[in-house]
Amino acid sequence: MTALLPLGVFVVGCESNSDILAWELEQRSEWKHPSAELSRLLREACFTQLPRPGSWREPPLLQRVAAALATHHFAVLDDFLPIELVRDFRSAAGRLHKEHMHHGTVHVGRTTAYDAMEMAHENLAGVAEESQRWAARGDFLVNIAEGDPREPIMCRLTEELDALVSRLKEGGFEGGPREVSARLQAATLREDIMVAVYPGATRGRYLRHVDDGRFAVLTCLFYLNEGWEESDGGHLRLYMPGRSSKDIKADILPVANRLVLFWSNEDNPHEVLSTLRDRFAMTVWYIDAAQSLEKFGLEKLAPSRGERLNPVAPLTLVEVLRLCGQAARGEGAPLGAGLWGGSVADPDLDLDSVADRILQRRALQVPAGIHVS
Ligand SMILES: O=C(O)CCC(=O)C(=O)O
Ligand SMILES: [Fe+2]
Repeated sequence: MTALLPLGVFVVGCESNSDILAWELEQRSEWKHPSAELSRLLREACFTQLPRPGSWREPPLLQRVAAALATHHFAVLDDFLPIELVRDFRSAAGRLHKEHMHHGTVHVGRTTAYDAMEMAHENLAGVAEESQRWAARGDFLVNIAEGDPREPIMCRLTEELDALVSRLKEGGFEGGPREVSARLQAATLREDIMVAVYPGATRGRYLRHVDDGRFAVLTCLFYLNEGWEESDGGHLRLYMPGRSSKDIKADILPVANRLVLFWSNEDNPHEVLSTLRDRFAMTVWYIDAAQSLEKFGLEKLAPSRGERLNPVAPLTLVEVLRLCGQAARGEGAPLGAGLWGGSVADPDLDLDSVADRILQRRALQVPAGIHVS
C-alpha cells in the first residue's frame, strides 16, 4: 500500500512498516502555522523589493535588512541581481546538474529525527523505485570555487554577497542595529558556492535542520526559478527559534532573483518542502573563522578534496589569520595547530609566510574537484 501525501510525497509499503507514514502524519499535525497578523508583520518587516539590482547599498535599505535580521533573524531581498545574470546562472546550473552534481548526504550522528528515521528504514526505502523512495534529503549539488573552469560565472554571486556581508559587518549606517554587525564580526571566511537542484520527479525536499555543523554564522540562499508558483511547492520553510521548534515562521517561495539571508544557528531551523518542479538554488555560508580553524586547523583553506574556505573580500588571507590569532589569544585557545608551522595564535609565527604557503598550495589546485597530491 502506498500513501500519497500533499505535494506528492510517497510512502510505499505502509502495510509492512507503518512507522514512516505515522511519522509523516505526526509532523504535519505538529506544524503550527503563523497567524495572518504575524505573517503580515513579517512580510512588511523582512521582505524588501529592491528598486533596482545593487540598490541594497543605499543606507535606508541596508538599515532595513539589518533590522529584519536583528528582529526576526531573516531578510529577503527581491531583484538582487540583473535578471540576465540570473538567467546565465540558471543555464550554468542546468549544465552542472547534467555533468557534475552528486547526491546531498544526510550527516548521521546529529540528533535529528530524520537521521533516526533514515537509519531505521533503510530496508523499506530500498524496496521502492528511485522516484518513490522515502528520503530525508533529495537534493543534488556541486561546489564551485573561484576560478572554477566549469562555470566561472557563478562567482559573480559571491562578489556581490561579500560586498553585502562586509557592509553589514561594518554597520554604522544610520540607525542600523549593532547586533548584526557584532554577530558578523566572526564571519571572515566563507565556503565555496554550493549549487543545488531538488528534482521535481522525486519530490525533492530536505527535512527540518539547522545549518550549524560547519560553524556557519549566516546562510545566504539565492534562487534561480523563473515563473515559480505556490502550487509548485519547494518552499523554504523557516521555523521559530529552537532546534525542535514546530512553529512555522515563514514559507518562502524560491523565485528567481530572490536572496534570503538568515542566521545559521538555532535561530532558524528550516526545511525545504517537497517540490513538484526542478528547483535550483545557490547557497553560500559565512563561517566563524576562529571556530573553524580551531576545529579543522588550516586544512580547509587549501584542502586536498572537497569544498574550501575563502577569505571574505576585501579581507586577505593573512588578515583573516591575524584576526583569528587575535581572537584566539584573547580566549587562550590553541588555534590552527598541526599544519604549516603551528598555531596562528602564536605571536612568533610569521603569518605572512604561512599565508604565502597556503596561497601557493591553492594556486596548484585545479578547482574542479580540488584534488592535490
Ligand atoms: O535551498 C534551500 O532553500 C535551503 C537548502 C538548505 O537548507 C541547505 O542546503 O542546508
Ligand atoms: Fe539548511
